[in-house]
Amino acid sequence: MKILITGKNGQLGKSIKRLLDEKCIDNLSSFSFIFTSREELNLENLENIQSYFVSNDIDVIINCAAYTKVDQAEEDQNQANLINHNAVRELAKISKKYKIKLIHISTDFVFNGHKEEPYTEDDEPSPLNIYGETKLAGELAIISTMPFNSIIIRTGWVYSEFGNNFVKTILNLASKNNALDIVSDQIGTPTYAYDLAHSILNIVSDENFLENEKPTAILHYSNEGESSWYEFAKEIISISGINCNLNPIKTKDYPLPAKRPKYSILSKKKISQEYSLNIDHWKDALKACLQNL
Ligand SMILES: NC(=O)C1=CN([C@@H]2O[C@H](COP(=O)(O)OP(=O)(O)OC[C@H]3O[C@@H](n4cnc5c(N)ncnc54)[C@H](OP(=O)(O)O)[C@@H]3O)[C@@H](O)[C@H]2O)C=CC1
Ligand SMILES: Cc1cn([C@H]2C[C@H](O)[C@@H](COP(=O)(O)OP(=O)(O)O[C@H]3O[C@@H](C)C(=O)[C@@H](O)[C@H]3O)O2)c(=O)[nH]c1=O
Repeated sequence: MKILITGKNGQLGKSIKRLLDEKCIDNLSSFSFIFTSREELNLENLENIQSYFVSNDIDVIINCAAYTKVDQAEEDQNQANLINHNAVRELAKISKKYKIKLIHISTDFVFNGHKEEPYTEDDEPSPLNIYGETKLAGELAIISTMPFNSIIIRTGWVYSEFGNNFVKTILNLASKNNALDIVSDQIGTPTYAYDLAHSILNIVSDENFLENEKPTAILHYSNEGESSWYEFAKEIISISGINCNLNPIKTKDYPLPAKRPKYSILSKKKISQEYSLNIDHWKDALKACLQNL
């Protein structure tokens, strides 16, 4: 069984690699893993994607590559659409043609944040920004192209030891400043990429996923609990023992090019039940990440 992981240098790609190197997941001995970077499989070029699969025999794709610069996407719509939508459609077409199972990662930013209770997979998406629009278009392309054999995992507020993320930004800013202003009126759940990686590999190694033709499904995943960015930053500072004052501020006082949802907590009921997952609280996951930094 050959598994292809795109986005090898991203947070999730690197977290999957770390988890495999630790060899702590059972049932993976018959699997081989190929990780591709932008140089090895550039998703900007649709012909390039096709030719990759002519010469490589793949059973499962885990698509961790994406255009993730939320503010930049407002100006760079074509590029965001190319990676998050067109390339995803191409991967879905190829997956259907070669009977490949496709696991694709999407985002809580497909929602507008008007709800006040956790978003389920049945809630209607209505993105507020270009990044969310292109990610939603990618989801819809998969659903229409391959009605079977794909899982779309929506997650949110991903951080890790790797790449750029809110945790590393706050550690950096807090070490250089006496005080930081952090928005306290956007509520979500931080997701440790290592925990997400664990859940993805549990799904991949599940017989039910590999052996059966199952209808394409959306699943929501994050750590447990809820937080504002301000509470998240407070916890980062407190665990790290950094001396820095944090001021809670409103989103309107931290203007950015892209709008963000006020509320984007995801209900994990479906994924936890279907794959018997035990999901850690975000504060415990954060401690684990900070120990590895
Ligand atoms: N980060 C977050 O907070 C969240 C992320 N997600 C989703 O989770 C998934 C993983 O995110 P995360 O690991 O954080 O993302 P990262 O931004 O850390 O990594 C994305 C990867 O995609 C690669 N990539 C970008 N463009 C191309 C291209 N044209 N061809 C090939 N590879 C390309 C990048 O390569 P390079 O290193 O060369 O730039 C990078 O390695 C994505 O689908 C994202 O939308 C969902 C919710 C929250
Ligand atoms: C650095 C900083 C950020 N903020 C705010 C701005 C913003 O509203 C919030 C988070 O900012 P960031 O730019 O780190 O994160 P952002 O780009 O909003 O993160 C999103 O990324 C994409 C890829 C997703 O899919 C989403 O789930 C989500 O994780 O924190 C402050 O208030 N003060 C600060 O000093």
